[in-house]
Amino acid sequence: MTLDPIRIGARRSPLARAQADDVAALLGAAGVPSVFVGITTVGDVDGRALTEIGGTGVFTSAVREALADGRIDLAVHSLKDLPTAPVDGLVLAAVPPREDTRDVLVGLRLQDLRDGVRIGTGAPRRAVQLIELGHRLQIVIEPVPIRGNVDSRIAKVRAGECDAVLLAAAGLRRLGHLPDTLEGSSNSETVVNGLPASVLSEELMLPAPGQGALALETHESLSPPRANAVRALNDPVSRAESLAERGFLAALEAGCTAPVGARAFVKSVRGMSLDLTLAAVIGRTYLSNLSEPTKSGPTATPGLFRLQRRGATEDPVQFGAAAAREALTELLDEPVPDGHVQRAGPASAPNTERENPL
Ligand SMILES: NCc1[nH]cc(CCC(=O)O)c1CC(=O)O
Repeated sequence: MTLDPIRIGARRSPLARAQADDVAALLGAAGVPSVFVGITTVGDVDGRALTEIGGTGVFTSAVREALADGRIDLAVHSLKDLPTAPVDGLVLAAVPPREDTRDVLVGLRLQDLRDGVRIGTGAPRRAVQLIELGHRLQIVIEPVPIRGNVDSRIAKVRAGECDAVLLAAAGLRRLGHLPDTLEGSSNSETVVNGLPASVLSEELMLPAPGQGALALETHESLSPPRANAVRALNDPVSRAESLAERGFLAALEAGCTAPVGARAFVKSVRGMSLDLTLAAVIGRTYLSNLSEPTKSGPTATPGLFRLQRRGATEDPVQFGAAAAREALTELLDEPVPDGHVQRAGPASAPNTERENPL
């Protein structure tokens, strides 16, 4: 039996197109034909900073609508851009093998960072970790808010708007800007589009939850042969790691613009049980965004809260959520300078049941 082509929908940016083409190639290798349908999203037409546009799903809502309306069969998103709350009728059918999860400094190498350096990024997660990196190096690093697609951000370095930018290795690699040969956890030197660059280790810069992973989303009404063809692209390890990171984010009631980095690893698998590690950072500025009672509390506390956890679990989302609840308790119990009085806990219990289980 031959299938009608699967209609793959994604944003129209070059990276989204490259991601959709990667998925088309995976389907093609399995003998499944597909066609591309480009969809314009709010994030593509609104030039303001993402933290200003607000809301969730700036890059994903319009693609999800096309899926719900039956205009496409398969949505390809960057998992890190996909809100953690489930949408009725939509299923996370597959997370294919994940790309490099690290961030890359483009424009300067790590050892070339100097006092007063200006680094372009619109992501609070990157900004808070850059400031921390500056503390470690005993220099001032100034995050400069920028946005735009990968190529336009690199162009801002050439135009002198900033000294360097931070970008996801995954996006650079999918666009063919980063060699395939950089592996390992050390800070590797490289060249991106003729500019000096360093791939940053996770000790220096934890990625966004789900960074480097693709989310292949379908509607539950998709016919079984097509649904099976998509499900066959799932990589259980990539999925478990990404979902643990997203479970952490969801339980903080935070989205992709939060100052939160996380990286989970599946260390081993025993039947249904996964041995998982999770490393995470929460910028203390996060607390100022919690609902009212904290506003007068620890907002002035600078720096990063770091967390390491390891354990066996059958449910990566719950593992991540439990880590987040512990982190939140510790954060809110911290002694606060200036004699501020702190509340005992979040105003409402964080919702930990938002993510599809495996
Ligand atoms: N928010 C933009 C975005 N969404 C996904 C990627 C890169 C691919 C990925 O992380 O999976 C990027 C660009 C970047 O952060 O450099």
